[in-house]
Amino acid sequence: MSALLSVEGLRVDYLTAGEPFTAVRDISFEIQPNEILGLAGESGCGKSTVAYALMRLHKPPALVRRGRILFEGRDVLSFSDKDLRAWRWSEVSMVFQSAMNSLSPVMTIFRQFYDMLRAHGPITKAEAQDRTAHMLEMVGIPADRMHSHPHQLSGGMRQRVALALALTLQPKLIIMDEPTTALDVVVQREILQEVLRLKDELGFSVLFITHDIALMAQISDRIGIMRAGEIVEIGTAAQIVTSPSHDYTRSLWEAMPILAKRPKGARHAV
Ligand SMILES: Nc1ncnc2c1ncn2[C@@H]1O[C@H](COP(=O)(O)OP(=O)(O)OP(=O)(O)O)[C@@H](O)[C@H]1O
Repeated sequence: MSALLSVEGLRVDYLTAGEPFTAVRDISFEIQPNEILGLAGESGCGKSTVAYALMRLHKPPALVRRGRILFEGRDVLSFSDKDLRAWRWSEVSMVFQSAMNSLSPVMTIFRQFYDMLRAHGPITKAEAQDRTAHMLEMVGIPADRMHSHPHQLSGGMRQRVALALALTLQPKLIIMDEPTTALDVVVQREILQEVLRLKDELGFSVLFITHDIALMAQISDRIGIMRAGEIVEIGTAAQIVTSPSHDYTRSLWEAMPILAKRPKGARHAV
């Protein structure tokens, strides 16, 4: 099978006042069509830096120093701004930890769907309203909430809206950076179940980033373990759970609260 996304030898530095700081050093991995790849590791190990660099959303002082990012064989690092605008949302989209990072606080929900849809092709307002209603209902939000502003919704609802927005143009890959970390565990579980259901229905791949290795083991097909800017181990979720080969992975498991440890349930039993 040819990979949907292939990352080869990626290095990202932050150019700070002193020495450049290498946040991501020589990282390589692939994501297959319809696969959930988890990227786990302690705070500051470089997970978000990878996510932003993949979408070319990194900004100075971050600089991609080396490596290749291939999306269906196309070299993302050589995309023009026009290529990037067409590619984002339609082929790859991102859900951030806080929906307030994905959603504008000053615009209604509909306005944000409309702007995104219009940027990717001709669409009438009525068509955009139908599409928005459909997408909101798909993630369990009543369609009339499209006229609300994000702050009028609960945190869980906002995260569902961010997910609906990310899925609207049916991208092949969704990058989720701690998508449910700010939510309570019940809402977190509901949203992740929704992601799995939609993935089965629509067939997209996910790069799922979290520091919560137990949660990750429950929803990922494969898991990469990051430490200090490197992937120290990558394997199927079952391998990472039952026979981690790296001491650091073992220590991540040992750091888990006892009840969360080594979930026996199969994937999808979030
Ligand atoms: N703008 C910046 N300037 C300098 N260093 C930065 C900047 N942003 C991030 N870093 C550093 O890069 C490293 C990786 O950060 P990153 O946010 O990618 O980690 P992370 O694994 O996503 O952490 P978390 O789980 O806490 O979000 C950290 O040491 C961080 O301090």
